[in-house]
This record gives sequence, structure tokens and C-alpha cells, in this order.
Amino acid sequence: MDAELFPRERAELAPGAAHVPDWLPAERQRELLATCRDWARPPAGLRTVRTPGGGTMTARQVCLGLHWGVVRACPACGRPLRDNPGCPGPHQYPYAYTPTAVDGDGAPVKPFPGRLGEVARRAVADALGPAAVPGPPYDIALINFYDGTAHMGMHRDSEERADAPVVSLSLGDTCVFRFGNTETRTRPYTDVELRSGDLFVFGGPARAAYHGVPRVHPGTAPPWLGLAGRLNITLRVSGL
Ligand SMILES: O=C(O)CCC(=O)C(=O)O
Ligand SMILES: [Fe+2]
Repeated sequence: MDAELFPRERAELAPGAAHVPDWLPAERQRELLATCRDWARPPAGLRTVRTPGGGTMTARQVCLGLHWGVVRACPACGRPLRDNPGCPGPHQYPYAYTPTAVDGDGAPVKPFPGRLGEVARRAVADALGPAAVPGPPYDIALINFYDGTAHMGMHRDSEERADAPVVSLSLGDTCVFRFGNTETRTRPYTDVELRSGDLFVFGGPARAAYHGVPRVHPGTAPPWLGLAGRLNITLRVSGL
């Protein structure tokens, strides 16, 4: 057993940003992992994400509800985004949400299951209190798979058109999660360890904070889970 000398405490990193260790019981983690494996299958399954500069992200991803990725044209009006500053389309160049895996196999994205929305609402209530639970339903999941060498640079989750809290669930290997500020990709930031079963929620004044995953610690997943690597599931309200 990985008995802790001191139990890990829940922590509010900033107003609106909370880390709740061990939120998901072992059995729920196993179930969620099994469904992630189903979602990762084609069509519109796990893919390597291209970045605007022609590179690729090291974490691989599958989306539910709406597909997140780099687009060349406005999903609303079809014109090249750079030529289209006045378009009311729901995009923020060069990333956007689209109904199909435009940068993958082109298939329609898998639906967002209502039960994940319930998980998200419970998570927000537990982490930030019932008043923080948003009115509109959660309708997007981004599932990122990290092998031992993958990481994610500092970024903001800004393609949504709603300010509902982002709910993050982690499975498998422990990682360093860097939670920063709303102004810059650099300091001040706080590094927290996210382990299998941990919940992290950021909403309110922390919703637009930069964050990233500088490191995964390979081989640290709980042996009973049966996962080599790390999965992170973020649940979001699109507002689209
Ligand atoms: O893997 C994580 O913990 C964070 C993922 C993330 O920031 C994202 O999907 O936008
Ligand atoms: Fe993010």
C-alpha cells in the first residue's frame, strides 16, 4: 500500500482553483479507464494533435461532444480565418471546436455522455461549492494520453464560449501540473502533483489561468489500474 505519512490535503491554489486528492474511488477509476479505451478507438479516436507551426503535441488526444483542434478555415463561414477578422464564428484562431475530427480521420466526434456531465457537476460542487455549479450542461470532454515522455506547454483553455469551471480528472501515472496566472505563461505559478484519481477544478477568476504539464513520472500508476502512462480527462461547457 502507498500509505502516506501525511494524508494529502485538498488545496485552493487560487480563488476558483481547487485540487481534491483521491476524489475518484478505485472502482470508478477502473470504469473510467475502460470507457476511455472505448472512446480511443476509431472512428474519431485517439490522434496525434498537430500544432499551428507544423509540429505535433506529445500528448495524444480524443474528444467527445465537439472536436478540438487546429482549423484552417472558419467552422462557421468556411473562409480562411486570417482573412476573416469580422466573422461571428465561434472560433479563436487557429484553434476551434468542430463537429468532426477535422485534423484526424474526419469522422463525426463521439457524443458526450450525460453521465459525464453529472460527474462534472458533482466535481464542481465538491471542489468549489454548490454555488459554482454552472447552469448550462457540460458538453465537451478532452481526453489526453501521456506516455512517460509526453508533456503539455503552458496554455489557456480559451476556445469555449462559456465561463463554466473546467473539471480535470487524472488516471494512471503521477504528473507535475503547473497552475499559473491569467497574465503570462511564466511565474508566478504553483506546481502540484496530480495522481490517479485526483480532481482539479478551475473556474471563476482562475478560469483563464495558464496551466500545463511539464512532466509525467513514468511507472507511478497504481498497479491495480493496469495503465502504463497517464490519462487526463477535462470536462467543459462549450457555450457554443
Ligand atoms: O493533463 C492535464 O492535466 C491538463 C490538460 C489540459 O490542460 C487540457 O487538456 O487543456
Ligand atoms: Fe488546458
